[in-house]
Amino acid sequence: MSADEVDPDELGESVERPMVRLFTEYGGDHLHWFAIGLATSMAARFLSLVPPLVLGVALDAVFYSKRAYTLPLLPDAWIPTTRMDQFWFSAEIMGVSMVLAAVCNFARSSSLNLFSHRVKHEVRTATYQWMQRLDMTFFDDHKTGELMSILNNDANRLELFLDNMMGSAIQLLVLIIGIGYLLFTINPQLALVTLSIIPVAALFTWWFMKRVEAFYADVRSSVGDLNTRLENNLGGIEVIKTSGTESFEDERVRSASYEYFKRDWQALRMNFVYRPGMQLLTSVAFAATFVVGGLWFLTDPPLGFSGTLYVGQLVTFLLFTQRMVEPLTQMSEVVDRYEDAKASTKRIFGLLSISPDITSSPGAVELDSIRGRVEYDHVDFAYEDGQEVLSDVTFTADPGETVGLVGPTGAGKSTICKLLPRLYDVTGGEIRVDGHDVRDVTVESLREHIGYVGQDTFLFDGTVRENIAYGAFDATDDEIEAAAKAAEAHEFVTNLPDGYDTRVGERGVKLSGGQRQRISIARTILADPELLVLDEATSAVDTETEMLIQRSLDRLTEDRTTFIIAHRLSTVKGADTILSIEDGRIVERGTHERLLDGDGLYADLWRVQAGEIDALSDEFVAEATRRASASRTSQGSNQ
Ligand SMILES: Nc1ncnc2c1ncn2[C@@H]1O[C@H](COP(=O)(O)OP(=O)(O)OP(=O)(O)O)[C@@H](O)[C@H]1O
Repeated sequence: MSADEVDPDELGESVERPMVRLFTEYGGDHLHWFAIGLATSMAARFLSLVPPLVLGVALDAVFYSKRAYTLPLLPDAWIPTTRMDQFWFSAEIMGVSMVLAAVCNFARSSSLNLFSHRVKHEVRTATYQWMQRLDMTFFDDHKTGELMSILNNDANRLELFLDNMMGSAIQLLVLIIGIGYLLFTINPQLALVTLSIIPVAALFTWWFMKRVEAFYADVRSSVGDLNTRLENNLGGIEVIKTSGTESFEDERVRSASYEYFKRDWQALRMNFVYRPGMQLLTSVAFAATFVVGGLWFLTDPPLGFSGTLYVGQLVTFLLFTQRMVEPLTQMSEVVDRYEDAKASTKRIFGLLSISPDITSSPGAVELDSIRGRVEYDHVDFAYEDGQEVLSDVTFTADPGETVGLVGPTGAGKSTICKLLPRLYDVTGGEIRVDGHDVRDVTVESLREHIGYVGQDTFLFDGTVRENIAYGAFDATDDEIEAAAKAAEAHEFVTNLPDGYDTRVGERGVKLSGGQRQRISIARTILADPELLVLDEATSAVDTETEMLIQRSLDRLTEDRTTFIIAHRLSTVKGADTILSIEDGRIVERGTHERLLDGDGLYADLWRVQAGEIDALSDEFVAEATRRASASRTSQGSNQ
């Protein structure tokens, strides 16, 4: 399945046996912890059954002397013969079983928790690694909050189920088998009465599971929507404040949150029926055992039963029935968490079943060192919506040349550059680097040679030093400083409170736009790539700083092939070739002087920037008006 037009939720629906896959694919290396958890869990439950059993036997054999002292699974030879010894023996067995149960419970929680945390860690890491390699089209189509919710909430839900609930489910099973076995050993007829609720409870639980399954899938997807909304709003807090749209956003968050509440409530409501229902069932078992056992003890065996029932046996029955109450009612939580975890696992596997289209093809060659010749050969391109954005783009940049791309907004300049490192693949024609089609070399080796300073200069939360050295992790402090100097960043960095060790904040919020751009340029200078793309790299700096950066960029671009996108035409004035792009096509090409002489789009744009509005051609003004109204229409339709 490719990264476009796919939704982890929808894909998740077709994932078969998600929980089995979770265990085999991610739990495999840690199964020993699971096995220890399983064994100690069972042991703890078995041990918890010992005191009521011994109490019943002690009542009948030690206190009332009604029957012989025997215990299931224990050889008679081990049992003392005097009543006093039997009394102390009973006390010892109860004491030891209680202590052992506590030890087993400790081992159970530790090992199951370790298992669940390891699985969570593996799932989260694998999901992130996979997601990170998906195509840009996937990220264009999926909201950050939705993806964060898979990485965080879904992974946490798995852990919750695997540690506590998995243990509870196992314990319940052991308890029912253990109690069933012991009750049948003591009195099979009365055992039928007590255990008659088990099939009813199983049917009730099955009904409940079917009902809540659908609800949980809805809950997960509405959490994703809510997260997306919250994340979007926090990211755009400045816009919200400056637009005074707090009330509007209050309403949007309220509605996303209400949707989540509604779905969650639907699932919870089912619980409100299930839990008391289970409690009622165990109470029925208790009452039936008490009535049938009581009548049996006081009069003749009821319901056609035969034999003798001792008071101690009845007490053991009643205590065992009581023991079932808590785990049985907890069953709802187990099922609940199971459904929750299953929905999360499905979403995770849904995501993992999406595969990137942009990968290194089989037989792709490593692009070791390059000279830097770039050819765009009749390149066409359309994004996911299928609308053609680039059409028949053909040009060549020789090693060391600088190509300037200019043109109105939305013309396709950034798209042309994004095709070079294969952020997207061409839909027609081809792009070659040193004669190799970019699709025939490994993606990693291709990208290693390309430095990209984009419009949105993104800095990672960390220090200035870490951000400059991002990608060149073993750079020395001197190299980092030299790169910062070349990007005209050194001076402002040394004026920051902690110099190069100043933390830049999330996305670099503690720095100005121009400062962020300079750090980003320093990062590229340090990486020293053979091919360079500067997409509006100096748009956020003032003219004076631009002049300074320009000097260093001139040095940087001198001996490497460079693509410069700039609205400020002075930035591309010195380029070897300037391409004017309009509606996805190259409409003219040449040097600054030649294009001015040509008196076309470039010359008009130049006049706009020089303030010579009166000298603009009528054609250009008409086109600019058309473009502006088209962009207003599309903005309007987006709202
Ligand atoms: N990820 C995307 N998905 C769909 N369409 C896109 C995407 N990115 C850009 N576009 C569309 O492709 C066209 C070209 O966009 P591009 O960013 O290449 O233009 P540009 O010339 O660089 O504009 P600007 O100067 O404003 O940066 C526009 O119509 C834009 O709406």
